[in-house]
Amino acid sequence: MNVADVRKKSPLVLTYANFVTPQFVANTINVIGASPLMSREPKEFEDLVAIADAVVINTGTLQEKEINHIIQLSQIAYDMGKPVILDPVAVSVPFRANAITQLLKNGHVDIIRGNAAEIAWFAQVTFDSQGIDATGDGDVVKIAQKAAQATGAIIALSGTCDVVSDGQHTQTLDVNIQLLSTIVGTGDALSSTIGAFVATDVTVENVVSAMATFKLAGQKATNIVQTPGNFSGQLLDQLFVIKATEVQQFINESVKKHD
Ligand SMILES: Nc1ncnc2c1ncn2[C@@H]1O[C@H](COP(=O)(O)OP(=O)(O)O)[C@@H](O)[C@H]1O
Ligand SMILES: Cc1ncsc1CCOP(=O)(O)O
Ligand SMILES: [Mg+2]
Repeated sequence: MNVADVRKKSPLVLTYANFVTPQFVANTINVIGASPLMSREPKEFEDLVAIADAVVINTGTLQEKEINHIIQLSQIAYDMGKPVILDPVAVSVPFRANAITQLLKNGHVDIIRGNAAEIAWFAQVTFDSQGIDATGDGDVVKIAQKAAQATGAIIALSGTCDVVSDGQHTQTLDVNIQLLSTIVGTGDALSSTIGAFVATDVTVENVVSAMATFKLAGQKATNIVQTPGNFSGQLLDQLFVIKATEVQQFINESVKKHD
């Protein structure tokens, strides 16, 4: 889907959110024309997944007792044919690595969206990080391709250069918008945005469409404001008004295919 399709369909995106950024994520989903809902209560997972169009699992503040909950949520989504997007925040930290290993083994994930260091963990490539942030350098195209082959999921690697790969087909969007990395929660918001864009079809194209919409909104916001506080609001405003035609032009000009 493109952003016009998202506004028409208004998919309900169910997010198992961390406790740091849910307000920003919910606003992002709302302004692009989709419908946000957050829950961490297993007793209502069946009912919520039944009405959801996509399920996003963010493990940013996961606790031990919740590991089984996210596995259960991913299985319910799989049984009901709803796409599952995983945001594996700081996955290389041992407790998180163990939780995600269990989720991949016993649950089901269609798309993994993370920064380069997070995606490198799935590819078993060393990549420097500091908590939630990727700080190292590496071949992000190879890392995304390897992670896709290792997990069977579509990989959405974000950063200066966004990379989307299913292991065979790979597309990149290399546009530097420094202010996007100054706001905590842009990664989480991007993961839930991807949920909205793949609600009808889990494809590399739909993931690229989501990432390009997000990045172009960021680029347009930097033409208006240059500081993080104002940028955060302006990013939401630009996502609210962005047109599918301008995103398509941005994709035509800036997305490269590596097949
Ligand atoms: N230096 C950068 N230049 C351009 N875009 C960036 C940069 N850093 C992050 N982004 C964008 O910010 C959003 C969040 O990505 P990222 O910061 O990688 O996630 P996370 O917050 O999970 O670490 C994505 O849309 C990504 O493309
Ligand atoms: C700071 C922090 N701590 C645990 S989750 C989280 C937010 C991560 O947000 P993002 O990955 O979108 O920057
Ligand atoms: Mg993140």
